[in-house]
Amino acid sequence: MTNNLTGNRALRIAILGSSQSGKSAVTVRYLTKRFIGEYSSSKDFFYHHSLTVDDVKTDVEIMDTSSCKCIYDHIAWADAFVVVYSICDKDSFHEARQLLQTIAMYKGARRLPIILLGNKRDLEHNREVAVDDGQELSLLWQCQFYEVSAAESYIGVSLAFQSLIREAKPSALLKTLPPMRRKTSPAMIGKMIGIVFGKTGSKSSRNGKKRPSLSI
Ligand SMILES: Nc1nc2c(ncn2[C@@H]2O[C@H](COP(=O)(O)OP(=O)(O)OP(=O)(O)O)[C@@H](O)[C@H]2O)c(=O)[nH]1
Repeated sequence: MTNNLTGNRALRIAILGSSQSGKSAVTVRYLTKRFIGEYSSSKDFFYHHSLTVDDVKTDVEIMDTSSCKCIYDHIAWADAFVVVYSICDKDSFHEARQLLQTIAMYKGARRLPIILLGNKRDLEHNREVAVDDGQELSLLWQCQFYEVSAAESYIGVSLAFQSLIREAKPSALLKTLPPMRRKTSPAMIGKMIGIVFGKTGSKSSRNGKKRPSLSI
């Protein structure tokens, strides 16, 4: 049986980061499994992607943002974020830190589905940002952290996106569920929790809470 877990609206993911950090390369690698060297950087690119989460079809909209557009519009639009920097560019890492602050400020301090992505890991000889720096920043903002190379591998990029979609789904779903009626019975609440976290067998997650397993 398949239906769309997030109601009629697709899960919206914004790819943010400084110019030349690899936003487009990461996005295209995830969607096509291929690496393309050069991309136009003057506008936002929208992609619609469908995947399966626990036998349920999930629609995702991915916005590969251009650095010249208004960041607030992008933040307001998205449910989840991939914040990209290049491990060979310290300035792009500072930009990523600034973006995490802006997202938290604009969306309220509550924990948001965000992946901090250190890209161009294949250029180790030009590294300017230590792995620890990325880990420290992700701890500070309570977000997930991955180092990847869009040029070299699909797997790392795919795992990062899968992990973000898994984390984003319950909150996105809660946004589209009907507003709670005052007289919501305990049975109704149990049913809604069952929808959000899935009834099928599930893997325990980092904080011990039950989470549905994810298959792409
Ligand atoms: N070696 C290496 N180069 C990469 C990698 N990812 C992207 N690049 C290169 O970095 C440059 C910028 O990549 P883009 O994906 O266009 O970066 P962007 O963040 O979309 O840049 P703007 O469009 O200017 O915002 C291109 O020359 C890519 O080929 C990577 O993982 N490794």
